[in-house]
Amino acid sequence: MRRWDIFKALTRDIAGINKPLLALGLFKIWNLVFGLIPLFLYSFLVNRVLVDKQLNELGLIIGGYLAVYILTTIGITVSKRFSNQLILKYDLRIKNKLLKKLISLEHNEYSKYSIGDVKSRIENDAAVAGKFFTTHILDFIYAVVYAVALAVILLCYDWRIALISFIFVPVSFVTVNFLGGKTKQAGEELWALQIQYETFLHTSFQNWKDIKTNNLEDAQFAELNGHYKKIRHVWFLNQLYMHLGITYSFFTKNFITQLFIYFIGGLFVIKGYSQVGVLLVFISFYGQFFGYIENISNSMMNFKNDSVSIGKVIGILNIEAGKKPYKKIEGTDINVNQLKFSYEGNDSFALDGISFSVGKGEHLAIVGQSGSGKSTIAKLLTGQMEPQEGTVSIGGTDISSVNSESVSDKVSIVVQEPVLFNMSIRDNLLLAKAGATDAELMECCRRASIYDYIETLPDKLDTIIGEKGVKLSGGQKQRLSIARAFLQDRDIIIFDESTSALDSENESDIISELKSLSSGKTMISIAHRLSSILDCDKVMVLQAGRVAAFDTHENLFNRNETYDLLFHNQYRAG
Ligand SMILES: Nc1ncnc2c1ncn2[C@@H]1O[C@H](COP(=O)(O)OP(=O)(O)OP(=O)(O)O)[C@@H](O)[C@H]1O
Repeated sequence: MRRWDIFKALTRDIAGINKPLLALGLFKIWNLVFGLIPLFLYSFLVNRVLVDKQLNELGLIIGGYLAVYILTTIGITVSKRFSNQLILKYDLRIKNKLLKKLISLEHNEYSKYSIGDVKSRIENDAAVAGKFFTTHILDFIYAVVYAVALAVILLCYDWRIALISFIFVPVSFVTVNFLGGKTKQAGEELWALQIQYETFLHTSFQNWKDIKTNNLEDAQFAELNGHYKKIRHVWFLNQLYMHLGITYSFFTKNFITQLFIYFIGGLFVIKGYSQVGVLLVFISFYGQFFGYIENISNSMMNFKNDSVSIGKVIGILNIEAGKKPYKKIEGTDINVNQLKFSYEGNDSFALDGISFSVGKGEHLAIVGQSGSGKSTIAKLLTGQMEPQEGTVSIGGTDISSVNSESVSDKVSIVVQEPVLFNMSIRDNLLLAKAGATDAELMECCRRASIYDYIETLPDKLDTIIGEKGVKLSGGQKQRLSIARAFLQDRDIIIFDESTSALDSENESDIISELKSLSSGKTMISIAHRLSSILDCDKVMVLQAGRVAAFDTHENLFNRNETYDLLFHNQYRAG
């Protein structure tokens, strides 16, 4: 992406940049003006004092230097403060915007990103984008304006030496542009590797207990070293190209051009085309001029590198999120028609032409061997994924035509591994219903059979449950998640093996509460134990992504071979 395209894209999404940018720009002009004056003072010193021997003007020159020093210091200090403020402000704004955008994405869009990708974009890439306005706009324009101003001054001083010395400018740019391309290429590779590394780290830290229990530390270290090795190699290349470019422009400025000007300038003075005073001042101006050419080429180099990260940020900001409308879904009956779904990268269908209906207030149990597609149905019914073929309708509305909020306002899902945050029990429950009173929370906890446990805790509802609810047992986590479903009080509730970690007694207590809650509600249970499906209105038996049977428990029991096999193998054991 070009600088201007990035500027347009970022200012379109992050408003309010123009004013502080303008203020900072004014201070840059201040710095530019007071940065040029010493060069003229120097010229004055050489020509008037040293060449013309006007010693009485020395005091004026020293006074001028002092005034410029004070004014420049003020300018630099204020603009530094402004630029830090600007960077901090926009870094935060971009992070905020990115986060909001990512959260607002529909399930199918969000699932394209790995955890490392999301983390890298929010933390590293957003910080690079936050600096874009100061580094790649203001500093860059400042360097260009300064270089042009100095070029004009140089031409006025001695156009012949100036024109000859300018030949190094395009040479410098061509080389830096070539190396910049290489830097960008390595930068892109580095970005992809860092994402893999971040995802690996995240997964390892989340599962460190299992890693230790299963003695997987050595394998994890080997994998970690593998990541380091690859990153080290590409990072080295990236830095090499970048520093080659920087070193090249430094060498061009401080060695080749200086020598060249001394040589050509010396010749001009000897031949009488120029004077020593003019040459001295010219060299001083040229030093500054080429310094800014060096800044421009370094900035171009860094821009190529940073544009990789900034492009990733803009990539997210540009996604048209929430294109589907919100619709309040009326009715609680579910109709699934010829549903086909296969996961990305899988050849076979996880669901292969499934059709079924659940009427208002009915309770359907879905059973089937591991991998038969039970959880996939739950994900499709809650709109987390979209089928390749077929439809899911709730109350006559095809859920693929509405946004995810419309579906989540209608359906709640209780899963085997509920999402719990490192916050108090109260805050975890309030996520389901903001503003619920303590009395409401405790009532739902009682119905989910977790009230007695909470009462034993010294901090009760204020107890912090640790990351992912690590301080709770599997069953307690599930009960908290069921309490959330009670709080949400949606018309359709899906239980995805959500009572698997409960003992039979607790499970039957909760199931009877569910029954009372579910009067008039439609329920689907992906069942783990027979006890949890005995009272269901219908049972759907899945086999390899297809419906093998659909009937009542009584009609299936001892009559359907697949059901009986499942029952004997799994449910009795449960
Ligand atoms: N994220 C995924 N990516 C690729 N394949 C997947 C993914 N999730 C599930 N599958 C595959 O889809 C098929 C159905 O999986 P699903 O989780 O729906 O089965 P299930 O009946 O719920 O199994 P279980 O009882 O073990 O939870 C399986 O073959 C599984 O390997």
